[in-house]
Amino acid sequence: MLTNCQINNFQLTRQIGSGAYGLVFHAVDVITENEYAVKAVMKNQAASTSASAANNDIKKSAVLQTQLYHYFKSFENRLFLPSINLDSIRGLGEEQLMRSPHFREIAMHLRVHSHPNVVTVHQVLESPLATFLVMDYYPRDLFTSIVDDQHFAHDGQLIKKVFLQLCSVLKHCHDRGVYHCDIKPENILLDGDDNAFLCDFGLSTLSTHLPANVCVGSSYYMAPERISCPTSLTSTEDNQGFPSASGDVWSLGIILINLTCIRNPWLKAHQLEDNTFHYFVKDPKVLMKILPVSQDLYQLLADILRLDPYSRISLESLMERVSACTRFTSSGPLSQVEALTEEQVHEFIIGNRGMEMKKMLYDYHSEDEEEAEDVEDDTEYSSEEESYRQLSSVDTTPNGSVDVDHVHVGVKQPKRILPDDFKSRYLQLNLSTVTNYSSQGRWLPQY
Ligand SMILES: Nc1ncnc2c1ncn2[C@@H]1O[C@H](COP(=O)(O)OP(=O)(O)OP(=O)(O)O)[C@@H](O)[C@H]1O
Repeated sequence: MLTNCQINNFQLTRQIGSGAYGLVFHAVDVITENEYAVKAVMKNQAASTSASAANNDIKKSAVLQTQLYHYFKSFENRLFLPSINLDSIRGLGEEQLMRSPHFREIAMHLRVHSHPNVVTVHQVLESPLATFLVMDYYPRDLFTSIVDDQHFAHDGQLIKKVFLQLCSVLKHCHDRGVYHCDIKPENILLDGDDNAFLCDFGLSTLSTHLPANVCVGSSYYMAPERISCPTSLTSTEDNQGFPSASGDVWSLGIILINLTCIRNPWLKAHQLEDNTFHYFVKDPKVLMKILPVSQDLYQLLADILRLDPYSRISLESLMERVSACTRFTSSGPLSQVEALTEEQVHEFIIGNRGMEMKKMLYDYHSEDEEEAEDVEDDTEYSSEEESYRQLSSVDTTPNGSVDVDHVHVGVKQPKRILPDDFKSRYLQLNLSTVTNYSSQGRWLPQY
């Protein structure tokens, strides 16, 4: 019902996803005709993290749809919104994020954004109802690709490529203190060359430890200490809980089973409520009875899916073992897989080269590379394009209002031609938008 709505130069064409606080749309840039995904992250969020809240989430997303529908309608289906400087969001501290929780997901995403396997964010557009995240559009997600397309069923090298990329991006997140907490195939997108891209940082946290039974994530992929912590397990001495990083590693183990067996081992890692998991806890070898896994893969899975989060395999070892694995299944096309050479591993994990390229393209300075700040922009722009370009990047203050006095030159845009009608309306409205939004906390378009 929100098709034919437009935000700045992005024409929404169809809805492609929905969650508790957000709706995701496919969009086309009316100027360049490039495709994008636009995620509306709603403001006024109340905390809800568990998979058991799924029904509630469906209701919430219907409410969001209706709110957005009326919002667009009141502006004749065309919104003209200021964009927020990405660095200013990434730099928001814990206290500021508590005051503006809708920025948390975006801030987490931007903190790890320099990795080539994180979904690329182009712009963040601000409105009183929702913040809109403009991202690259990827046509497939890993779930559809595994289950509907059976894309990995015959190709062990492809499984290794995607899995190694996932390990690499997760390691990058953990090294920067970001723990995703919702690793599942639906949150992994694929491009035309089968490169994997991590999205949806909505449940991610900076906490190195999470309390037992915290229930964060999606049931199939959630580690046992988050659902039904065995009494035999003790958390850290000061009782801070269990390491968040190990929870992400557990989810990766389930994804490895998805990729190789096109199955989930259990509905949830709860010993009392799930029989299969109950038997697995008694004897992990049950995995070889219920899944077509080889001895090699079984041994690897046993090291990933350890009940004790402290003894789970590290991401580095996991990458080495997957690269070296020569049999994923006991029979069939995945029963013989070639071990990867160092060159192949390097090729699969785009690595530092990819990160540098991404930084150069989008000119984001990462937390440890401040010198990127001084990169000179030598592109020639017409005066109108220059004002358009500067307006497309406006600072936000910690309380979420827009700071018009502090205008940054943002993402380096290729030189492009703006249609006359579009240009005049856009520039004018954007100016008034910013002024009115800043002074009154409400956006008043002027036609
Ligand atoms: N950049 C993108 N390109 C293509 N599809 C996308 C993109 N981002 C998200 N999607 C699709 O939209 C779905 C929902 O996105 P996302 O997980 O970010 O939203 P969410 O509101 O947090 O949803 P949930 O609560 O189900 O996790 C994804 O599973 C994916 O299918």
